[in-house]
Amino acid sequence: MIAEAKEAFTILVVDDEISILNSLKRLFRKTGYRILLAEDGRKGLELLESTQVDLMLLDLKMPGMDGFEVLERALECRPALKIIIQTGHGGVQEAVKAVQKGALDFLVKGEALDVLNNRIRQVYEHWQLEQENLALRRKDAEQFEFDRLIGESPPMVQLKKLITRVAPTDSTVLIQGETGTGKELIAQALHHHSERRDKPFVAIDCASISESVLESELFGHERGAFTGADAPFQGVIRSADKGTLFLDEIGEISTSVQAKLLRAIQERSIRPVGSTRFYKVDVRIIAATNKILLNEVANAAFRQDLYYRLSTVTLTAPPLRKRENDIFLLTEYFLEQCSASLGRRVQISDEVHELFARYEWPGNIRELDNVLRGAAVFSDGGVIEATDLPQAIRSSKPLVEPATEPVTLEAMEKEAIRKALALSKNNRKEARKILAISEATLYRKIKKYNL
Ligand SMILES: Nc1ncnc2c1ncn2[C@@H]1O[C@H](COP(=O)(O)OP(=O)(O)OP(=O)(O)O)[C@@H](O)[C@H]1O
Repeated sequence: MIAEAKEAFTILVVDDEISILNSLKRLFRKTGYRILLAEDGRKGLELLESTQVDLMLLDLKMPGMDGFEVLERALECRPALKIIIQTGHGGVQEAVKAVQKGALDFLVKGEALDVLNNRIRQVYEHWQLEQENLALRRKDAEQFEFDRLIGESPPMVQLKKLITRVAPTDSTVLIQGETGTGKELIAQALHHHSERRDKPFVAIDCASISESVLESELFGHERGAFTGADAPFQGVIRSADKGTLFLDEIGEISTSVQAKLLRAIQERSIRPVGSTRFYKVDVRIIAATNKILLNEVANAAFRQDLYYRLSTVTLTAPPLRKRENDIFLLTEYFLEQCSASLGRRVQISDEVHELFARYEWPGNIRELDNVLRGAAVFSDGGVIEATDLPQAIRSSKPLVEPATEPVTLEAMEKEAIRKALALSKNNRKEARKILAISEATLYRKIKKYNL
């Protein structure tokens, strides 16, 4: 583990004296650090832009661009970069100035190599600690994203498995699902489980922006590109560079924006409105829709080639009514939030529990959240009663309706189990008591009916 980390620790030496570059290369080869050499400032800065560098050893006196300029430019693009100045005996005052400008330290050339080695080991050990902290923070962030995606029903367990598998692949993902099913949360979970997690996640709702504005929102514009474009704007695609761009309601974009988006994905570059210049971009696209996008393709409202580009992987956010037992987990989660924001404990009555289990939830999780927040405000004594709910929920049909047509025994059994789970708030021990069956039988039946 340490050997691996040490290999990744990269030192860039910028010095015009070839003999110094060679002797440092020899010295570091034995230590196992990755070492990059540049014999002038320009090359040093190029390497800094194109590759990961953790420490720069920098000479101050160099022909062409001197060390001070390299220092300034390096810190401009990488403010946290550690830079150690290497100076001759006569250059100590200059080196002190460089430290005041942001270098970490300076060492006098020709001093015992041990001094240099020790100083570098200190920087390396500090870097190693930072890496460990970063790894821990990433793990926390990943867990946090999954914790936010509440649900333990079979479709959610399956979805979370897929997210973990798809996230690191960098492929484009299309998330389909009804409104309010958590498509944006899924996109965030994908981002946080990917290598891009430390880079931006930028979301844009394509449906809420008019066609003409959407083009410049996405691709940016030059100053004066159209009336009102008083300043240049880089657009959301460029602001998501190296990260993830979430295009919500992708089914709503016009055919002309579709064509531009397809070109951007294929060529990995974009041209802002009113500009002749192309900008390279490295963005992972996750798109979402609550339409059946293939129908839009069939109706020629959505380009087929773009559809295939976007749907390399398709994930489906299950509707809440298919995640029955999750309703209770989500209800508890939202009730906790309501209690915290109102400063008093809010609960729901058994009757409300039953109504929630019956209701179809066309607005899905967003609707559940809104209903609870609304009702919590009016709940007397901290318990939300049926009368606090909107009419549509109050009048939802009972789980077991009086049979007007012949029903199978299996259908009745399934309904009875659903009702018992609803009444017991998904507590299987309670549910089996209501049904008067063994726990093992209940488990088997839950599996059989996919409840
Ligand atoms: N599994 C979940 N756990 C907790 N909260 C959730 C979950 N899914 C969705 N939510 C919450 O429900 C609301 C709606 O989610 P989100 O905006 O992600 O849905 P959406 O599918 O993108 O909706 P739309 O299609 O309308 O844009 C948000 O407040 C979100 O935090």
